[in-house]
Amino acid sequence: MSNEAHEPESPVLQAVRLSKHFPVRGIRSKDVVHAVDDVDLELHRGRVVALVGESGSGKSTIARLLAQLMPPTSGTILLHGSDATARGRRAFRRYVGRVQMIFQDPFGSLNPVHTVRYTLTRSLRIHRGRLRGHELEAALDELLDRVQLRPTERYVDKYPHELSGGQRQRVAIARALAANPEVLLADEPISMLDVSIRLGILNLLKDLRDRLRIAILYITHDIASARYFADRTMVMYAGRVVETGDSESVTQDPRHPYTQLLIRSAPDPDDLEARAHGARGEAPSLVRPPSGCRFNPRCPFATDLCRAEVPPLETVGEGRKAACWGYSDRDGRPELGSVLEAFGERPTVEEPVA
Ligand SMILES: Nc1ncnc2c1ncn2[C@@H]1O[C@H](COP(=O)(O)OP(=O)(O)OP(=O)(O)O)[C@@H](O)[C@H]1O
Repeated sequence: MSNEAHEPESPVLQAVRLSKHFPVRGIRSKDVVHAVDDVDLELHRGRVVALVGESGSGKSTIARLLAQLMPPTSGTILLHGSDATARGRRAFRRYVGRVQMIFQDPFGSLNPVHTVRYTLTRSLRIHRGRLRGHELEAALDELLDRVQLRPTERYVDKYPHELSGGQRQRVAIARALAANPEVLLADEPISMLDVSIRLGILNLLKDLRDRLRIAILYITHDIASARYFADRTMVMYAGRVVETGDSESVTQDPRHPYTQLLIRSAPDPDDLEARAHGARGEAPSLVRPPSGCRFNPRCPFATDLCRAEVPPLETVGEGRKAACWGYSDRDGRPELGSVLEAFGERPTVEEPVA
């Protein structure tokens, strides 16, 4: 079967060979940080894609590139198949009306001196023109209702400090919805919230996906929540995508040795860091990334081929891809074995989110 069976519609937002290199500070330094290299990504209506990986793997940089908060070093962003590069303020504002971002910190992202009414009215006016009177009240009511802050009159005149973290994140989502966006870029939207309310926010985002058919990019450290929430999961390592596929397969039957390590280490990313460092040396420098596969210094199966050439993302099952020479027919390819044995077993978690 072709990919079309999985992705019946053409993508709303697409990144093609997206790269971002940041200059390293210092006089006459020509060094760059390879934050993102050659990433392809597609977001479809009514679907969630999760981007998972350790801290520093480039996830936030991808979100900021897709939001056009900074230009890519190379590569293209396409909105409904056309180059979306916004040149000038008006084009950027139009783009932001279609592609909205939700940030990790609901405490920092809402201005403490403004009420919910002010914040939402401002966003409505920017994106939908000058609403007044009944029309404005109805729009505010609808937005708060959509993010399940009910009865809406209890919340509309509140200041951020009068709301809980989860309620603030709902207001931030309502502010994004005021634009009627086609795409939401959600950068760790639950990681700063109390564990007990995380599921509620993910369920709200699921509701928006299903009812409004919004395309969502969900960035997370937590691969278990990706399984719960995302249709597809992309795993990043050191600025590159190493594995993609439907979330169930990627999390239950990971193919890339790095994904296997990530899953075996869930839910504690620090544990991953500690063990991987202990067992296999440092996380790679992004200024001088390892040649070939960037995971090779930590991979128990790496061969000379892995150290010499970057493995392409190759099909490893229906709708699935992995960037690992172990799945190729190249001479000198690694013999993949059990990552569990290589790194030491630890039970996986059954429950995705508390
Ligand atoms: N503005 C910048 N200038 C220089 N380097 C940057 C900049 N932004 C990010 N980086 C670097 O790019 C790399 C990728 O960072 P990014 O924030 O995208 O990773 P991440 O996977 O989102 O991590 P986290 O989960 O910690 O947010 C890191 O090495 C980071 O230090």
